[in-house]
Amino acid sequence: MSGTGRGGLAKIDTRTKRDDEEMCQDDIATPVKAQTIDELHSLQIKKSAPSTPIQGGTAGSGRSSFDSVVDQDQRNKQQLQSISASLASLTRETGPKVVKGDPASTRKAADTPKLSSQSHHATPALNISDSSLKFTHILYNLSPAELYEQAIKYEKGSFITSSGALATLSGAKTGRSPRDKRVVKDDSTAKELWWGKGSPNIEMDEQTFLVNRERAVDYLCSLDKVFVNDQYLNWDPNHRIKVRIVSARAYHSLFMHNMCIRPTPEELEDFGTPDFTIYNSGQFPCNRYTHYMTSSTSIDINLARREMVILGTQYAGEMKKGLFSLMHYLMPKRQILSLHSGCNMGKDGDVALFFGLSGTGKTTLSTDHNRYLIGDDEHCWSENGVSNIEGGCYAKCIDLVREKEPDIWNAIKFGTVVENVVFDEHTREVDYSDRSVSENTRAAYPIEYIPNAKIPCVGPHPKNVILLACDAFGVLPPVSKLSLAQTMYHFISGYTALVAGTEDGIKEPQATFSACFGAAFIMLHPTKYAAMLAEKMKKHGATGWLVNTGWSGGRYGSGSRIKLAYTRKIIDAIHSGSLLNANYSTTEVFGLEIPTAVEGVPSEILDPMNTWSDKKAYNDNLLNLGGLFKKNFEVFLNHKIGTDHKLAEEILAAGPSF
Ligand SMILES: Nc1ncnc2c1ncn2[C@@H]1O[C@H](COP(=O)(O)OP(=O)(O)OP(=O)(O)O)[C@@H](O)[C@H]1O
Ligand SMILES: O=C([O-])CC(=O)C(=O)O
Ligand SMILES: [Ca+2]
Ligand SMILES: [Mn+2]
Repeated sequence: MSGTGRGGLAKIDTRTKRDDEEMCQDDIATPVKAQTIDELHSLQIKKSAPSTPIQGGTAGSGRSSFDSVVDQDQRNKQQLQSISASLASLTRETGPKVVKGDPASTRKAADTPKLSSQSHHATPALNISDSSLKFTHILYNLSPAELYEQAIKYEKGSFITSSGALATLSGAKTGRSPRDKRVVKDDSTAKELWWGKGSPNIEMDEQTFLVNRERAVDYLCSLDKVFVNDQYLNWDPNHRIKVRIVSARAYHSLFMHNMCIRPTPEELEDFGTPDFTIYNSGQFPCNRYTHYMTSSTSIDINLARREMVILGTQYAGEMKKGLFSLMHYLMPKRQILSLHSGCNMGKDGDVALFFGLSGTGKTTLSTDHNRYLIGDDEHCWSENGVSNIEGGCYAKCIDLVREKEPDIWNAIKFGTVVENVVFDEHTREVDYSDRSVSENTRAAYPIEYIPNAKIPCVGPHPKNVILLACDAFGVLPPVSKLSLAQTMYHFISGYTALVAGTEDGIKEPQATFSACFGAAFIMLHPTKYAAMLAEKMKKHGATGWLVNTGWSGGRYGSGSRIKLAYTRKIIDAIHSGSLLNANYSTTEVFGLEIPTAVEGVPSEILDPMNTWSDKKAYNDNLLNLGGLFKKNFEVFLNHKIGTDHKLAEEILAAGPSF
């Protein structure tokens, strides 16, 4: 039967000529060197340069390759020891067995369990427990690509969007939980910090902190793997803070990779001991039988131990804002003012600060195509000028549209984390108008994703200090020029009024007063920060402005939010200096100086009274808001504001009067 095919037909002989003679060869590649698919995969991944390079081990240093291998091992060992110490239980064995690398990976990295079992602290034989028998794999400063893979493989709700961003779910909490934030009150913090009415610092004792810390550390050490980020805060090289973030989710690791300053491989080599450590065990609740606990969420800061513990919330903003609280404690000790503000700089080096509560426009307005972005949310003002605390931005993305905010839109690409957004199941295109998961949808991206980012993120002393308020009562003018005393009055007041949800018909605007436009994050009494701001503004000749990014033509429900395009024109006129030279008139009640014209803005909206058809309603709302300001300010009446007593009196007089 040879030579015959299945149907009895003669087989076509393809071997009449030699294959390589005349066959059409469009495959010019040489065959793969691998014999199996696993071998093929092993070829796919090239060993990267060590993330902790050899100290002084440049080419020609005369060291043999054997020396450098030893050094590399030593460094790995030191690093693992440091991480093991960070994760040490305080009541059981001194440190968990840690090993670098993904437990799921079949590749054997240089750090085998043998090396790390030498590096972990000896476990007292009597104290042995199951937890001391296992290894905790450490995923150390992974790259965004590696974190994407971890998230997509292991974390529900992680997807790649059509623009390449990583969509994640933050779980039950889609915003911060300020009522669950606790600070350890010990002898020194009892004296130093602001406690009591209005203060964000809810006390807990050292013992309770340790109970929660142990709970968080035990949870992390019970996992097969944890993520460790070693990064920096503050672009001012003289006041840089080293932070370590230990977390259980790739989402958290990538978020902090984007939000903190990313060390270079050389800087990482010298990282040493962190100044502050976060234990994020957000998936695991706190124990409600624990003293002080009022819910299953607890965010605990211990300044003496330089540690923060997170239990019961996976909202990543807790880490960002927890570190901001830390800076509000550390920086004033060094005569540096920490600020909840955005910051940008013009071509001529003119710097502007944008203060405002959440959602008032710091990120939106500091991200300006015609100016250099220094940062969108957290800054320091020192003797040398301004510096950004962070290495990334955290933009609200509800109703984001490309035309209005092109730079933010374009920053949502590979590497960016988008939280709680809704997307098409097939195209993975995000629908930014969809509020099904949360109103507080967010994008966290490295600052260099904004084309005009100023790297390093530092600048000279500010020329303009812009206070943003989103006034849902519609009575504050779109822009007013402030005296120094008025700037201080409004800075200490920290007003905004937003409307919570938009679904169930009209809701009442809620006035919020948050001292220093960030009461949730300050550690000292507000007047301390206010006195520093006044001193700096005076010394450097900065002008204060109040910009209402909220309602016009009526309050929420009848009027509408001021067009972003108009607010941008107002901000342009502040930056250019043209608004300083405008003609001004003074408003009733708040005594604000309002310009009669701003280029590109309809003049009739500059005085809010003109935009209300019901003048009585306008007046009622104006007086109502003035009353709320007065009532709020009462708690500050008995406080000294700096040493300039004349200014202190002026500040008290700079509020609404009627
Ligand atoms: N006139 C306006 N000025 C500024 N923002 C506006 C205006 N109208 C609408 N918006 C919208 O308001 C939101 C402002 O949010 P933004 O992210 O800038 O807040 P933020 O001050 O940075 O708050 P957070 O501290 O929470 O990050 C954006 O979604 C923006 O599109
Ligand atoms: O912390 C957050 O979730 C976002 C933020 O910047 C703020 O609230 O000021
Ligand atoms: Ca922001
Ligand atoms: Mn903020």
